[in-house]
Amino acid sequence: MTRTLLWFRDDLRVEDHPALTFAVHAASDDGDVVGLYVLDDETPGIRPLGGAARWWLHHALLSLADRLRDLGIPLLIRCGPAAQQVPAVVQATGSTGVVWTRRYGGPERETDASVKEDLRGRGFTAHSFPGSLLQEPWTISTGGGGPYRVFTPFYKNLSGHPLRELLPVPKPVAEYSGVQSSLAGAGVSLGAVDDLDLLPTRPDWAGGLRDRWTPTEEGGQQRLRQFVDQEGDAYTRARDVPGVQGTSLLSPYLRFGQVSPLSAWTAASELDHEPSASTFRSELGWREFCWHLLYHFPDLPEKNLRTQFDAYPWRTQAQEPDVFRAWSAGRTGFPFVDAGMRELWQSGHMHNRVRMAAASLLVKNLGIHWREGEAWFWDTLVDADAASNPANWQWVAGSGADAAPFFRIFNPERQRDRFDPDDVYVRRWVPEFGSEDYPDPLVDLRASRQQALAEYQQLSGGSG
Ligand SMILES: Cc1cc2nc3c(=O)[nH]c(=O)nc-3n(C[C@H](O)[C@H](O)[C@H](O)COP(=O)(O)OP(=O)(O)OC[C@H]3O[C@@H](n4cnc5c(N)ncnc54)[C@H](O)[C@@H]3O)c2cc1C
Repeated sequence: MTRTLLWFRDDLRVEDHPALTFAVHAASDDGDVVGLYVLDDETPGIRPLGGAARWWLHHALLSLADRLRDLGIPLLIRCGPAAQQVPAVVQATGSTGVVWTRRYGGPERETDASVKEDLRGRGFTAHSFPGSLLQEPWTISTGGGGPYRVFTPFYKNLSGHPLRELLPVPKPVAEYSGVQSSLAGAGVSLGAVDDLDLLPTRPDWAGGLRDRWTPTEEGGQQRLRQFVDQEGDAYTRARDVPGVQGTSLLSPYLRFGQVSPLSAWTAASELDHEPSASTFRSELGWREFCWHLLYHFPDLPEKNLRTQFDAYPWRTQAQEPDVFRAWSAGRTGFPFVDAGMRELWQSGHMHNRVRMAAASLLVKNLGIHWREGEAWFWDTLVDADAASNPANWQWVAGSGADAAPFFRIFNPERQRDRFDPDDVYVRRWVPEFGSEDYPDPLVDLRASRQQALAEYQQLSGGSG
């Protein structure tokens, strides 16, 4: 009998899942499949999830376990260093081999390579599959064979590659109760999602997240359907207007792999408005670009991609505690940014246009290092993603790939005039705006802009 262990990571779905399809196929003659999720907060270099993402993960795992049950696949839950947990579970469950969807961060790749080598060395099979990106990062390279640092040629190259076929949900592989009792007979407990302690308790700050999101695979599919059937044709027009529902809100589902990027890309062809379909696809292309960058520059979350910025005199949160607190609490006195920071705190999400304005205010006008803002987003975003978060922060800061020239500093008041002229978004999140309870601006925009530009000029080659 073949028993395949399917190690889930950022691929918490059953639809369009190449590793699952393979495992089910391998089980077709008298075999079965066992699922595994390992919460790994211990392997050095693997970044522990932030609070909002942990909340999402809790629900995503419960939903995955339900969907797998219908396929006759129990989901085991474990906690600890993956390089120890996975081989131990392979052994305990009597699996013949393990399969997984690839990850692309440096420490994750090292872990996966060592698990593969260990298992193969002991006679087990170990196979990895695509599924979290449209194309594997190493298949997209410049004419010289290196990584891209500019989005447009990257995207042109990416778009020219053929896509794999979208995969259906596999048919049930075995009787769930049979597999479960065979595991119990071998002394293997399933483990419980609750034991991972992912939910906030004291205090329970997740009320706003619960109100806004359905963090399940079905929730992701419904969001995609609603976008394609009702909202997507207005995407080019509405995507920059935070007061309307103009974007897909798919980012957390893509983050946790509950919707595959290929499903989202393919669904775009159902839109009637071709410019909207193309723009939406190019946003998915930005996601690929961020992962391409992290794959080739694993230090992206810590180090400036453009090293000239190492000399920029950004300050830290510890040096400017009041300023950082005002920014993170949405009390800077710039209503467009404050609305975004409160949307983030309450719902775990922030509109992209506002993310750019909020990040720019922090790193350029308030002079605080992008890493501090990145860490705050990491803790509070439900879509916090190891590639997209640092890549976008570095893009705004000017230190990253394809960065906007440093001198293009977002003016939060001008952004508000252009993208929220009737203050629909501002009033939704900052009810006291216009009253005496609302704070005065934390900084003079013009003077702080001049100072940022002067500091930039001090950097070697600071010509923008
Ligand atoms: C400072 C900053 C930090 C960010 N941090 C993250 C993050 O941690 N995780 C994250 O997924 N996105 C991040 N983004 C990108 C972007 O803001 C979000 O992807 C977007 O707001 C998600 O909303 P949506 O799904 O409705 O987007 P849509 O407009 O519907 O876009 C569709 C999908 O394309 C992808 N996408 C869109 N824009 C970008 C982009 N600029 N970079 C990478 N992918 C993109 C996302 O997967 C998104 O779900 C960040 C942007 C900034 C400026």
